[in-house]
Amino acid sequence: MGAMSVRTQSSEPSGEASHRAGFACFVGRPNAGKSTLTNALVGKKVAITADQPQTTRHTVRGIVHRPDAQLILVDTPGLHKPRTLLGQRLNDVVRTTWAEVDVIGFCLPANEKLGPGDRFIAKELASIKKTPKVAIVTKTDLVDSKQLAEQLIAIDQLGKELGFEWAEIVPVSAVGDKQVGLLADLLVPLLPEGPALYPEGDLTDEPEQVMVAELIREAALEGVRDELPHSIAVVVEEMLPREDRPADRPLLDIHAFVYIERPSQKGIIIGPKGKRLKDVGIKSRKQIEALLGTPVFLDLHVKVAKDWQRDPRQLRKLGF
Ligand SMILES: Nc1nc2c(ncn2[C@@H]2O[C@H](COP(=O)(O)OP(=O)(O)OP(=O)(O)O)[C@@H](O)[C@H]2O)c(=O)[nH]1
Repeated sequence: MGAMSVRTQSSEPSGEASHRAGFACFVGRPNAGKSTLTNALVGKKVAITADQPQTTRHTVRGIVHRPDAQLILVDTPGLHKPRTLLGQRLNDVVRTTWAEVDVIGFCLPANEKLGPGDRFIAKELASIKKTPKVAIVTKTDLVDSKQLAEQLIAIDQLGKELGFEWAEIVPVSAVGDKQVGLLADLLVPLLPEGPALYPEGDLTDEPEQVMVAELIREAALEGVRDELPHSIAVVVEEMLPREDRPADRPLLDIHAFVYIERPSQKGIIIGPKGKRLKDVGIKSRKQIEALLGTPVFLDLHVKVAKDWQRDPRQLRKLGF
């Protein structure tokens, strides 16, 4: 070995690309455009939580595979329901999970003035000191450049008020496919160096029924994770195109069972007057439609599969 100089400066030698891999989560109040942006970034690839490496407890929503990086987009518990977060103090679990990702993307719609909901989340973000925070101005296709400029200034100001700097402020339009690639380019350098954490094939090869079941399971668990930690399994019994539909108005019928362990859990899943189950249906249907690109009729039933986690025969039936 000849004389080798070691660079101590942070700038990397050009041309010698290092690989990065890490986790990002998108936060923001409902309707901010988080799901649409996730889909725009990752396409239709959906990860199956059962295959998650031990490095995260979060639900993987999608993965951006690039030659130079793997960006794993995760959901953190509670973040999908800021209404409950606003109603009660953020609990430590949420703070911890936010602190565990490598970068947080805070989604703020370009066409809506910053509101109390945004401020509440921003204030919580401010307390997560170490994690870089990227402000993502979504839905830029809905505003003109003046309105966009005002929003960018307001967001910059919000960070200053709360005593932190945004790592980046990025305007995007997921629907118009504007700057979505740039967003990925800006997130990647904020990830730690390291090899890919997920093999690429694993994510795309999953049969659609498994992905659909996983989307339903996630929606069913949302908000009740503490009460029903591992007691939910979802089985998609049938996915069939509705007959007698004109070609331009297809409908996919999906029949699925949500299995719980004990009759006492039924009420938690179904909710008062069936409201919760209905919400679970609506939410997962939206995601399934985005995933499969077709309108869906989703029929959900809750069933008790006693002690299914301990019974190998039941487990097999449930696809474990
Ligand atoms: N015009 C336009 N509409 C968008 C864009 N991104 C999202 N939307 C719309 O905004 C609405 C909310 O988008 P979602 O992606 O579901 O928002 P979300 O933050 O995931 O919402 P929750 O699941 O309620 O937290 C949907 O009707 C989207 O179609 C965009 O770039 N441009």
